[in-house]
Amino acid sequence: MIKLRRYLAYYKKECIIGPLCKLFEAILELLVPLVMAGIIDNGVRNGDTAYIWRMGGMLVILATVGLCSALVCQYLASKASQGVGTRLRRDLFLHINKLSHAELDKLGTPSLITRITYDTNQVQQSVAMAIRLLTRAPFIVIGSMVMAMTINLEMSIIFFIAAILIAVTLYLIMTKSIPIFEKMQKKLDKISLICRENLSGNRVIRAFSKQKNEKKRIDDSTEDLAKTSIRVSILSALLSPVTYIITNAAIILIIWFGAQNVNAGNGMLSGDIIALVNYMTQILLAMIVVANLVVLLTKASASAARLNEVFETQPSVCESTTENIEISESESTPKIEFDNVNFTYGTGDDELEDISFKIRRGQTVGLIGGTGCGKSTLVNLIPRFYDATQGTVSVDGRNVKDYPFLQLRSQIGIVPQQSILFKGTIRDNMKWQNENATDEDIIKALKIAQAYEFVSKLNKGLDSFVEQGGKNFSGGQRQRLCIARALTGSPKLLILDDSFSALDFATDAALRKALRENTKDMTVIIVTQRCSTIKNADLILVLDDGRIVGKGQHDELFESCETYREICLSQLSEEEAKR
Ligand SMILES: Nc1ncnc2c1ncn2[C@@H]1O[C@H](COP(=O)(O)OP(=O)(O)OP(=O)(O)O)[C@@H](O)[C@H]1O
Repeated sequence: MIKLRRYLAYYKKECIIGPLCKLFEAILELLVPLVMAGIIDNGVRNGDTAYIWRMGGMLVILATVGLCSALVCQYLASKASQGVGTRLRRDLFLHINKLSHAELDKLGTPSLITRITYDTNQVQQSVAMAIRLLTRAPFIVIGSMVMAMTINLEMSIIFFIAAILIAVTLYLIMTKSIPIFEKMQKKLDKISLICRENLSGNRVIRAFSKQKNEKKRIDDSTEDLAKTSIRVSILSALLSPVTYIITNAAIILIIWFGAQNVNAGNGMLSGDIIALVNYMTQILLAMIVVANLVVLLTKASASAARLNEVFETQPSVCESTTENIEISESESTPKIEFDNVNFTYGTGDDELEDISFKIRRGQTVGLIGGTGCGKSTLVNLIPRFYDATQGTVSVDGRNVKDYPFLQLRSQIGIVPQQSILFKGTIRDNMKWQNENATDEDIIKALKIAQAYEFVSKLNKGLDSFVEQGGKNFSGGQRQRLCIARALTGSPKLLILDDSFSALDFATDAALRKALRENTKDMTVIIVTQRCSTIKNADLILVLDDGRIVGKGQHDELFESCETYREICLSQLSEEEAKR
């Protein structure tokens, strides 16, 4: 929480004037029992109606001024808390966007969503409540005790004992509940993860008739959260009865000893007893507010710790410069070079081992291998989604680590394995890499990607609406639109990561032909499991269990590389493979 206080610096005025207004309201509130005592002891006892009216008027004035003061505080508290929440959310979002894939994998999407929404809200609410109540409640408690002392020093001992007992109760309950609140937040993350998986994988769940399993999963998690919430609620629920018992016992003592003092005639009046009872009630109400405030601040401090964890996470893949660097475009410099590259996700064995190869400018390269052998991992090292743990990856003769992100990534068109489109129009999506792309550029890219035929049949053509994730298009249509999006940017290097998997063989062939004819200067890397897709590539890299086991063209690999031969023969007859 302390680390997030920098956000309060933007709202210094609100953080100072707000609590001052509340303090002023508290002072007025503390005067009310004195006025009441005056009405009883002077007005009622002496039958002085004019005095009662005057003091009644005074009570109305106190209430009105107090209300205005509270309203000003409320306004300032809302302004500061909303402002802090907005800035916090924005900074968090910006910071998350700076993190590399390794950190995003570690923190996890559901947890990050809970942090941006729930945790930020907790902190935001705590700012509002702190401005409104953090100074007021303790002030009322201390003020009431001081006022009690001015009325009767001996009787004020009851106040001290009651206040200490309530404070100890609060402390004990809070120290027990804070760790439980932290656990609750983690359980909320888990529920968020299950909901996310369930909603995004809904079709698969229905297809496999797994609704019961999913229901059980969510039931178990929500039950687990409910049990923890109940534990903490029982603890918090103890707070009110205990404080009520202490305060009411104190009130009985005040009335008991007060009545004895009044009867003994040692200067104490019945109005004083009413004032003392009034102050004790104010202490009770203030303590209840403190208790609620402590619960809120406890939750907020657990949330703040989770937000700080994100802010303290630094990206492992960083830019060494933001200035464009000199690159070599000579024929002799390979477009891509991997030199003894090893890579691990940090959780175990190397996913890539001793990878070395060179790709010349303009070459079409096929990367083939069984599932999970590391193909996507390998191409992810080129745009620096991850950094090699050993060895170097170079583009145009320069280590990718020397590049500013923009210079490196703007020359690469990536079509990821999962075809992701964004809400908007087809035109909006096509302009992701090149904002200035004209309709002609877009149509050319759509034609190469074999997507123009279906786009031109849509009523609104390029202005057709794309729903979230592109769900109003089929898997194959989405893949072709993603390929067109990458091509619209006229990248120097095109990486197609299993991007033809949802295409039929005829479209796959037509697309490859169009790519060959229209992208002569482009270096293209095609990651695939289909050997027919890369049969004609200038260079084929065969990957097996994170190692390159074959390098060359189709014919030579078919003869010399056992793994490649096996892959080909699992998909084609020997004749087809040799054709
Ligand atoms: N984000 C990640 N964190 C940890 N391990 C990962 C991560 N992504 C992939 N892996 C692991 O790295 C290995 C290689 O995965 P990769 O996705 O590169 O394989 P692939 O050859 O592209 O597979 P496919 O053809 O099925 O897409 C796998 O064992 C996988 O479990």
